[in-house]
Amino acid sequence: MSLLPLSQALEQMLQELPTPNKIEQISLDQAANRILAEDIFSPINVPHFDNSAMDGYAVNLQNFSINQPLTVIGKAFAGNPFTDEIGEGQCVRIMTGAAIPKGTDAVVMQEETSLNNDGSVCLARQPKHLENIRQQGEDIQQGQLVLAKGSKLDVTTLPLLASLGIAQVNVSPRIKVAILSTGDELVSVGNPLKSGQIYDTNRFAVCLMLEKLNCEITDYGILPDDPIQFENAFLKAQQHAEVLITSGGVSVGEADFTKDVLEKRGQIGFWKIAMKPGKPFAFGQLNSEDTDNKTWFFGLPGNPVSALVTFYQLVQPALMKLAGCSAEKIANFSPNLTAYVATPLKKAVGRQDFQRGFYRVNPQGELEVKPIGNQGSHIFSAFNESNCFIVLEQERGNVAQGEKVTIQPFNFLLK
Ligand SMILES: Nc1nc2c(c(=O)[nH]1)N[C@H]1C(S)=C(S)[C@@H](COP(=O)(O)OP(=O)(O)OC[C@H]3O[C@@H](n4cnc5c(N)ncnc54)[C@H](O)[C@@H]3O)O[C@H]1N2
Ligand code: MOO
Repeated sequence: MSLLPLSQALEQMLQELPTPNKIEQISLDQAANRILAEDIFSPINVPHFDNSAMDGYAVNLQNFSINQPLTVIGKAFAGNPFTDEIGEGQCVRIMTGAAIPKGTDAVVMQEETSLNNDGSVCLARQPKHLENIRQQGEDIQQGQLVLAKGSKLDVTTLPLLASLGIAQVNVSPRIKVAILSTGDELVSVGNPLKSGQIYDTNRFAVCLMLEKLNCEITDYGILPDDPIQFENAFLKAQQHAEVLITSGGVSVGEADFTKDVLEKRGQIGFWKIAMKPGKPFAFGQLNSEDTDNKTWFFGLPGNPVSALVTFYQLVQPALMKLAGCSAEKIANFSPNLTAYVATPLKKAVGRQDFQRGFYRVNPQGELEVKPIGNQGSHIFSAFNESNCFIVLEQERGNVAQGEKVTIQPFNFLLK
């Protein structure tokens, strides 16, 4: 079977996966990391009213001359406005955030005034019209689109909604994901290792990344290399999960039956991608009577680096689509930059490489990247000192020092 280019795999997968068909209404304080399921239009102007940007004096430019001392007739505080009229030769003491008193059209900052013994104030210079006034609606106009459907609710967006007084939002439901690892050799952390056994790192990594993506996780644990148990896990996932993610057993060895079970209990979307690491990655769906509630399948390769790279490059955008993220956010889940390579890179033609690297701005002010550690798909430790993927095109061969390459800085999922 020929290998599918990653770009085609992504295109096919994102086309097949649906956007959410359910909506939940929740309060703002429960909405962190959820995906907005509606457009939000501002119910108010922000700022809500004209207010002062400085501590100083509010004046009416029409009713005094610059050399004339001004009589201070009152005070305006944030939350405690001055409500009287202002007359000829008068001004109002005003604090930052206080509403601009009626009839005034500039605020002179305190440092540009002098206070006379009789309590009157002299200005150091002629103020400009609307100086130091933050105008109503200057940030957001009432009725304006503030956040589009598909936006993530986070530290940059939730306080914005709070500033508009929005207490409830419609969001997409969290995705229900079942996970498991397969392999007779696998042992959960916390247990001693017997001969030939290794610790299950993949389920641990997958769980952490799913938590960051705010999924609802059901952990089926470790399954032995037994196709019957694997099939049973499929049947269970079909009932309870929207997504099943497995690791291991997707290659062609005698204990690798993921593909066969997927063929029997569902449909393969694609299997085997022209990427390194991650070649045997499998995507498909489990059989279901209910066409509105399908369970999607992602089979990660067993090698830990391959599992992590395929989750990042394929499962991450897939879950974003299922969660209702906008197409633009999905396309830019991990934007590319260009950097010079500081040391030569080994690369075989035929697969798109995702090497682990460290990028920095060099003393010449350019982006520069170097590979980290051994690039084998069993060398997990190299992730620790890496901060990006070095993305090398499928048809590219070895890369010489000083050549330009694409890099993908790790996003929040890994660091
Ligand atoms: N004849 C071929 N052999 C292999 C090919 C191939 O094309 N032809 N592809 C290789 C590639 S590339 C990869 S990647 C692996 C993937 O194989 P599987 O997905 O079937 O994974 P396993 O064979 O079950 O395990 C591979 C490796 O990873 C270790 N492993 C498995 N699960 C975990 C886990 N949860 N935590 C930590 N480590 C795990 C396992 O012990 C093996 O060492 O196949 C190549 N072979
Ligand atoms: O493609 Mo495999 O995932 O390199 O070891």
